[in-house]
Amino acid sequence: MKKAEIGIIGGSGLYAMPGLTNVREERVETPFGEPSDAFVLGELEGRQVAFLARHGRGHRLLPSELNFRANIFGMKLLGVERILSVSAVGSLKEEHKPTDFLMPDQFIDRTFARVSTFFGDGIVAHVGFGDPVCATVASAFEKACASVGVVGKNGGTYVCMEGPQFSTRAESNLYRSWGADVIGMTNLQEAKLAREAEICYATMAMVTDYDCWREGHDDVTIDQIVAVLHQNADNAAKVVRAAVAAMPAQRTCACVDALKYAVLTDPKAIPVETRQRLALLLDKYL
Ligand SMILES: CSC[C@H]1O[C@H](OP(=O)(O)O)[C@H](O)[C@@H]1O
Ligand SMILES: Nc1ncnc2[nH]cnc12
Repeated sequence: MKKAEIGIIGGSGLYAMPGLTNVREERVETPFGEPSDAFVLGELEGRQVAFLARHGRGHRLLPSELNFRANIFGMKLLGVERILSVSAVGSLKEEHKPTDFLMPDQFIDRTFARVSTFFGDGIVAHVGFGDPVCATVASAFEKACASVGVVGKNGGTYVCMEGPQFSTRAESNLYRSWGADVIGMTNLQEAKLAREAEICYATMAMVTDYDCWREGHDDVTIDQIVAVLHQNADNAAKVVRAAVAAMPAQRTCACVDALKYAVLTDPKAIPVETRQRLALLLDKYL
């Protein structure tokens, strides 16, 4: 049974979704293990939503410890079609100031210790990822930022690093030389897995700091980030709420059938166990 149509993943600083009504919690079991926490289900602006604290409530999980597959598959099991992700990021450009929001439309992968696919174990699939986020969700975030009165730029490149340590200055300057806009530790795997699960996904990245590249300024520290996060979290909750309200009812984007031509494996060659594990993703095609 469909329990939610819109998923919200709250990152650093957003561990609950204010304004939810008819709230209940659900622990979801997935073939990929345990999600970061129980999903908090409820109603927001007349829509059924599922909220998940990315690092768990209490912020217990490192970026490298996140079970991204379980988080996204859990959303799929609940019936979620669109995910609104909220994340803290460092700025790699002067023009992106702490407290600004930005919806990245590209990623650069600097992670090395993560599982980023539902496939394998006898089934090969390659989904398109040239446009890694859903333009409809990003645009809903952009309009919602304008309606709430916060800076919300649509577009930009997000470097996804492994962490948990912040970057060296040489790395930070390298990413700047590549023209990247912001840096974080969590979004790329979510975007990849959401695409494989045919769930629309976009992130609202909340700038908390200038990382460590800015001459004459202090390098990023966690206390500096936390202070900005508190300011950002209130605005983030308002924007998410407005974005949920503005989300079109029907999906007309390419995310809907991203898997249609992606599976290369001869269906007869797919091991039964793998086929069963991925039934939720594959049944409509096999
Ligand atoms: C709070 S500093 C670093 C931490 O914040 C970001 O987390 P999230 O994307 O979940 O908001 C960043 O990716 C790091 O995990
Ligand atoms: N400077 C930074 N680097 C990586 N992740 C971050 N999240 C918030 N600020 C960050």
